[in-house]
Amino acid sequence: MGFCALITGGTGSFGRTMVSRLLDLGAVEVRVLSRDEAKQDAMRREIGDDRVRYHVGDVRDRASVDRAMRGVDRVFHAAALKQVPSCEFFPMEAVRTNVLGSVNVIDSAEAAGVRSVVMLSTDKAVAPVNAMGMTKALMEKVAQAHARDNPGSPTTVSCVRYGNVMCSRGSVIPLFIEQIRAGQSPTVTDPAMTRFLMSLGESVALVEHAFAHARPGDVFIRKAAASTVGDLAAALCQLFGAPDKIEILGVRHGEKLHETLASREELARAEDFGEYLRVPVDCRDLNYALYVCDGDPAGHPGSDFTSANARRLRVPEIVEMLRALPQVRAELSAHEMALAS
Ligand SMILES: O=c1ccn([C@@H]2O[C@H](COP(=O)(O)OP(=O)(O)O[C@H]3O[C@H](CO)[C@H](O)[C@H](O)[C@H]3O)[C@@H](O)[C@H]2O)c(=O)[nH]1
Repeated sequence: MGFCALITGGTGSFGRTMVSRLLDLGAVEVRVLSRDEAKQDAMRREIGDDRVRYHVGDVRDRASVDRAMRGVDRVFHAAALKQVPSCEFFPMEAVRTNVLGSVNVIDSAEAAGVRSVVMLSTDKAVAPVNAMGMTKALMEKVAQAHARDNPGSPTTVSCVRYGNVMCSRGSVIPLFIEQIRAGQSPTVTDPAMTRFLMSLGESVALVEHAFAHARPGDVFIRKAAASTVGDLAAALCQLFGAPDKIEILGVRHGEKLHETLASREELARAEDFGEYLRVPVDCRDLNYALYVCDGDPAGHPGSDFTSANARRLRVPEIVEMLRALPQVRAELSAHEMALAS
């Protein structure tokens, strides 16, 4: 059945892929709410579909969110400050966009009677060490509080939590490719550092799953595999026929050696859906005794789900994953043409 969807932050790589997917799923209208008119214009030309409408606005500004929200059935909330360094330097800017902006989106969706809101989170929100992760963790808490405080609400708010989306704008894979193509060695922070790797298609599939199955306050997690950054660099060198040589930079400020997609406390109450985990909201009410006095006798056995103990991708498998990415294929053929000429 036809529906109207809103994507906040819709001009990023994730947002764009989501727009196409929602159109395929039968959306009669997909609205993109974002700040940058130039990016919207570029996207309008690229997509060329009248069903996509562009709203210039900012999730920090409730009135601009309200205007885009009228008549919407589904919201995918991807607008965020997501660069680790900028959030470290300007933590209150991260609070304004990632926390208060998310509150605006939820309140606006509730007021407009939206059916489902899916919010984009990150593994950096689990036991966070940087401001980006901390504000995303608070965003998740805000979504869960909405579920607890509004049991009869027609608006279901849930979150999807990811690791690194391969080839997203500004991420390490395009950087390594640029370095290799320029004849330089990839600059690796720490070869043993690990990250969960996912393709855009896999990430979008999780959002679809959340739209179809979420209960209020759920967090959905994809059980992703992980690789070391050293192996990722080696796979790219192999793919581009470059010598397997790296330059070591050292771990950057605000960066973890391994990421965590689900804490052991969450795993203790998570449901396993095969490819996905569903972590339900803790629905204890404001009866503080339940928080303070009544512990869980079962405790929290086991360990966190981290990029160190996840299934480890080896170089040949990473090569195949990279080869399947359209951006990498385009770079590869450009590289081969440049070498041939
Ligand atoms: O020159 C570089 C840059 C990065 N890295 C390493 O490559 C890995 C990935 O780095 P990215 O910059 O691609 O990604 P981050 O893990 O730092 O963070 C990214 O992924 C997150 C999800 O976990 C969020 O989406 C975030 O916004 C986004 O920047 C990290 O281990 C990093 O240390 C290098 O080795 N060399």
